[in-house]
Amino acid sequence: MRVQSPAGGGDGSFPASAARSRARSPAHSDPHLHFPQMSEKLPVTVLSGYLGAGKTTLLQHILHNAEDRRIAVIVNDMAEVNIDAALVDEQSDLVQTEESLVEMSNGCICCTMREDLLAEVKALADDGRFDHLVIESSGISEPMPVAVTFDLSDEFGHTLSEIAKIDTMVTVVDAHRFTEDFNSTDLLADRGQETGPDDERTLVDLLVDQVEFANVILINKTDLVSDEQVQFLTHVLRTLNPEATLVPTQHSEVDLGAIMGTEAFDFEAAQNMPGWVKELDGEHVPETAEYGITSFTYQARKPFHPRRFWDFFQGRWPGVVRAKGFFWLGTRDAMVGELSQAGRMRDQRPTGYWWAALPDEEWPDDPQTRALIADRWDEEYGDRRQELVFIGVDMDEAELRDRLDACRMTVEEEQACLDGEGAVADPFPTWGTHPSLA
Ligand SMILES: Nc1nc2c(ncn2[C@@H]2O[C@H](COP(=O)(O)OP(=O)(O)OP(=O)(O)O)[C@@H](O)[C@H]2O)c(=O)[nH]1
Repeated sequence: MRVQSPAGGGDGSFPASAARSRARSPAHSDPHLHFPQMSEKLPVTVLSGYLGAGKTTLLQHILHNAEDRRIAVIVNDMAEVNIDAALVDEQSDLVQTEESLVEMSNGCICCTMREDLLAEVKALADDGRFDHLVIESSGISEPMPVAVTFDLSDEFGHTLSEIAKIDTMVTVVDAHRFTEDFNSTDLLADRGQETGPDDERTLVDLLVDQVEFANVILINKTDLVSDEQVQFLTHVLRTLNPEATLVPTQHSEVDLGAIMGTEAFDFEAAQNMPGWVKELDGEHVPETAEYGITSFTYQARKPFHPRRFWDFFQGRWPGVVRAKGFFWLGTRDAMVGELSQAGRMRDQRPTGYWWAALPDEEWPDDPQTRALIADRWDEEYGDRRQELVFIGVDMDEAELRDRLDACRMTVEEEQACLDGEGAVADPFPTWGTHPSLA
C-alpha cells in the first residue's frame, strides 16, 4: 500500500471534513459595519429551547430580577413575547429580529438570526449603556448559528467577537413534553413549524442540537412531572451533554448568576460537549446504572457489508437513545459514512473522505494533525474504520455488538469488492463522489 504521511486540516481525530467541522460560517459581510477596539466586551446570554418550553417566561424572570444590571434584549417575535412594557424602560432595550434560512456548508439547513443581528448587537455594544445582552432565539432555531454569527468576518476581517462575547448558552427543556417529543418522528413541517418550504428538519434533531450545544440546561415545568421523571430526564440529558449545568426549574425561575456572567461558553469546547463526541474521544461518560443509562463505542478495522449494515441500520435498536459516529462500507472505500440517530429518527450520509483515499495534493500539511492521524494509521487500511457511539437506556450492548460484528465483511467479500463493481450489492442511497476521486 502507498505509504503517505498522515495529514489533516481539522482537529485530526477524524478524517477529512468530519463531524466537528459542522460550524462553518455562512458567508456574510456588511460593509457598513465598523468595529472599533472595545476595552470590555458586551457579555451575551443566548436562550434556546423548543416552542413553549419557557424561554419567554425566563426572559420575563430575568427582567423582573435584573436589580441593578442593565440588560438589553433581542427577541425574534415581539408579538409572542408580550413583555410587560414597564419592564423595558430605559434600563433595558428590546430589539426585534426576524429569521431566515441559511444553508450551512455541511448541507444542513439551519435557522439563523437575520443578518442584521450583527448590526444590532454592535449597536448595543457601542451604546455602552448595557451590562449584558440576552438573545432569545426562536423555538425552532438551533443555537449554533447564533454562535457562528459572532465569528463572521466583515470585509475588513472584523468580527462581532471583538466587541461582544457569548457568555452562556442556555437551553430550556420542557420536562413534561421532552421525552415524548424526543421519541417523535415528526418533521417540524408536520407540525406547521417549518421556516420555509425547504425546511426538512426533524423535531428530534432540533431538540438534540439545542441540548448538545448548551452550557446550562433548565429542566423546566417540573411542577408537571414526578420527582422520578425529573431524575430520569436529568440522567438522560447528562448523558447527551455531560458538561452542561442542569437546573430543575418551575416557571424558569433560576438564579441569574447561573445564566449570566458564567463565562462558560467557548465555541471550540461547545462542539466537543456532546456525550457522543466524548465517547469517540475515549472519555467514557460514567454510567448511571440506577436508571439503566449506558454508553459504548463500537470500533472495528473491517469494512461493513452494505446489505447487512443496511439491514442493521433499518432494524430495531432497543433502548438506544442516541447513536452517532462514522462507518466504512466495503463498496465505498473512499468516503466516510456518518450515522446519526436520536429517538426514533435515523440518518446516514457521507461526511468526507478517508485520508487514505485522498490524492497527495489534497493533504493539508498541519503537523499537529499529521501526528494525530499517524496515531490512528493502519498499515493495511489507512485510517478507515468503524467508530460508532451508542447511548441508551436498558440497551443490550452485547446484542448490538454481535449484530455489528455480523455486518463486517469476510475476506472473500472484501476480495469480491476489489474484483469489480457490482460484485457486492449495495442498497445504500447514492452518495456522490468528489471529482478528484472519480
Ligand atoms: N406549569 C408550568 N407552566 C409553565 C412553566 N414555565 C412556563 N410555563 C407556561 O408554558 C407556556 C409557554 O411558556 P413560554 O415562556 O411562552 O415558552 P416559550 O419557550 O417562550 O415559547 P415560544 O415563544 O412559543 O417558543 C406559558 O403558558 C407559560 O406560562 C412551568 O414551569 N410550569
